[in-house]
Formats: sequence, C-alpha cells, structure tokens
Amino acid sequence: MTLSTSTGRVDDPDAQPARVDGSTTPADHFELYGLDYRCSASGAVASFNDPARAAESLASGEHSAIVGALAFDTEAPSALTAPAHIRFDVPTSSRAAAVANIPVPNIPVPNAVGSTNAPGPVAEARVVAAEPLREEHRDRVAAAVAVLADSTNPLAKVVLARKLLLDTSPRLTPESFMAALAALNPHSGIFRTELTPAGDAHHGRHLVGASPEVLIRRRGRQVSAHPLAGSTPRHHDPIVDAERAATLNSSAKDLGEHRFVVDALRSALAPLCTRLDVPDAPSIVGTSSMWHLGTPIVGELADPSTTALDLAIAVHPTPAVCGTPTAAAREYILATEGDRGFYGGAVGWCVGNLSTDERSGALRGADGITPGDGEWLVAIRCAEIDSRTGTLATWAGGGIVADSDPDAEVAETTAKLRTVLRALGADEI
Ligand SMILES: C=C(O[C@H]1C=CC=C(C(=O)O)[C@@H]1O)C(=O)O
Repeated sequence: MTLSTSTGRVDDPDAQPARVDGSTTPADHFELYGLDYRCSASGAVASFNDPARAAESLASGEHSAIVGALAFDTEAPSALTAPAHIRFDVPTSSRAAAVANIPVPNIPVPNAVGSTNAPGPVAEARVVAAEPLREEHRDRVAAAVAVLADSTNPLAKVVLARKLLLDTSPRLTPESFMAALAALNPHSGIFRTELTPAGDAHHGRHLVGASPEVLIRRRGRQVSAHPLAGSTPRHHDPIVDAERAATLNSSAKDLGEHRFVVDALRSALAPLCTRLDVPDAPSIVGTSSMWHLGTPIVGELADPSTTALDLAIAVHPTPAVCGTPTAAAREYILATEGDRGFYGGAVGWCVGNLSTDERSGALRGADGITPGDGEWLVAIRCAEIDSRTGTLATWAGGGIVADSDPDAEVAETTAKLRTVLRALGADEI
C-alpha cells in the first residue's frame, strides 16, 4: 500500500513511505482529534521548515501526506513532516456525543465551566514566569489602542498576547497533556505535533493544544473555515453565562473586531473558489472557558489541485491572530512581543494522491478523503512543551481595536489561559 517514494531528508532510518492502514507503526509524532475523526501520523520520511516546499512535494507526488505546524511568523521556520504512516479513525464515543450537544447560550454546558467529571491534574504544574506581567500587558494594550485610534496610522486591528512559563513535576509528556485537554474540551480540535523539524532550537519540543478555531478544511471540492474573533469569558451561573453571550452577540466593538477576520478570509478565498458563502452576521460559539463570535464560511474550490496546505498558506495568518493590515500588524507584534513561536500558527494535515483503495479505508465513518484534502486548526489555547524537561510555554491573546478596553483585554487573556491551566491543574501567578 505504498503511496509514494520519498526523496526527502530521512529523519527516521526505519521509515517507509506513507501507509494508510492500521498496521504497527513507530510512535505517533502527530495527532489531531477533529470533531468527527482522528488523524495520527508517525515516522518521518522527510521534514520541511518551508511550507511552500512541503506543498510542492505534495503537488509533485514526491510525498503523499504532510502533517505538522506552521509558525505564527511566516518568515520563521515551520515544523512539517512527510510521515511514514498516517491513519484516520472514527471518533471515540464521548467526542461524538459531545459534538451532538454543541452548547447554545441558554443551555448549561455539560463538562464545561464548573465541570464535575474533569480528570485530575496530569502533573503538578507551577507557573514560574509571566512575559509580560499582567500590568505590562495592560499597558501594551493601552498603547496599541492609542495607535489604533490615530487616524493617520494604517493599523486597524492587532492581536496582542502574553505568555506564561510553567514547570511540571513529574515531567509532563505531550501525550498525557493532550489526553487531559481532550477530556476537558469536547468541542475543540485537540492536537499535538513535534516541533523538531523547525530546527535545533526546537529539538524535543511539541505543540499541544485544544483549538476551537478551524483555519481551513478541504473535503473534495468543499472548502470551509470557521473564523473566531470577539470574545467574553464563560460564567458558572447559567443565567449570567447566557447574558454574557447575548451581550457579545450585540457588541459593536466585538462585531467590528470579528469583521476584520471574515473580510480577510473572504478576500483570500474568493479568488480560489467558484462560490463562497459567508453569512452576513456571526453566531455564538462556546468553548469550556469562552464565548466567541464565529462565522462558518463554506466555498467550492475552483481548481481541484489546490490542496488544504495551499489554502492554509494562502490564508495564514488571519486577523484572528495577527491583525489588519497583516504586514503592519505582524511588524507591531514582533516589535512588541518578540518571537511567538508556534502560538498563533496553524496545525494540521494534508494528503496528496491516495489510491482508491487507500482513500475508501482512510476516513472510516466519514465521507472519505480525496487528494488534497486536509484540515488546519489555528494554533491557539495551546502550549509548547519541552519533552526533555517537562517545561511549558503557553500564550493567550486578543484582538485589539480602537475601542478596546485594556482591563477587559487582560481579563480575556486570563480566561483564555484557563484552557491550558485547567488541564494542568495550575493557577496563574
Ligand atoms: C488569539 C486568540 O484567540 C483568537 C480566537 C478567538 C477569539 C479571539 C479574540 O476575541 O480576540 C482571538 O482572535 C487566543 O486564544 O490566544
């Protein structure tokens, strides 16, 4: 069941070209739990730190699948591999049940705020540093608001983030951290991927997270995206919780902040699609910690040779993680925060040419996959973990516009950080 021969750099001396089956494989270095399937990949017949080069290797048939992560900064190295083995499975029953129960604002959410069936902490975790401290983040937001309110400055939106560093004991593994995130976040895409392909500085590091945001998904000719922007923290009291969602849904500030992301996706996808359906207004999307404004976008691909990876490269980074205009926002972020690593990047998979046999068995319980299909999540609500030391870095950010309130923005990042901190049983300092 060989899918391609490889001419790329061989990281795993025992690696064979990609297989889509259930046979015994080396340990998985990539896993993504979508809402209706699970993708796992192991072994690496080649690795790429340049996404364009990885996309070319799919287009040429050199490799039959690419998995991994794109960095936030498109100039920074990515961490992509052509795996030796890739598998697709149907979801576990608990995730399938959760999907059938997507919360609405006036229904108390099972397994969410105030969850009773959360697993215990996977390791003892302790926040050891905050970069910047909360007060400094507030000052950064206030400074950005002044820039955004200046009509002579082209910057209209910028996403500012803050980072926490944690120690764990006993040493946390990416697998156990991922399992804890999966148990607590039934409505998010859960992922882990090794970052070593990005270069020596990333050796032994993994990106693990529970993202509610689909950057891009391709199934056959159908392209979809589910951008999120505009947020408010959930509340354990269902009445207050519902009020917060309703307030968010009518907040001019948040609707404006959201529109930047939808407009950017429309501009990037319209030239690649024969049809693009973009609802006029967003709807409310719930995670275990947050309410967001989200817009489900669906289109039909003009050229079937455009892969999910091509699409991810075309749309990343959106104003959900960067800003508007993109180049000015990126520059502002790099000058303010420095390197963000893979936070704000994208994590996903993409397949190239699969034989008919391989395709029909690949996505059991779903519609089957076709050449070029894949899914990329926005890398938020995530942490980079050093598997050799068990130390972690996690980030949370928020979109800043001219009428943002700095205190509310700090509170928003505090709430967003809970996705990772709850899975670790840790508190912010
Ligand atoms: C940048 C993050 O969230 C994005 C996704 C949803 C809502 C967002 C917001 O309201 O600002 C952000 O655009 C993050 O979680 O770190």
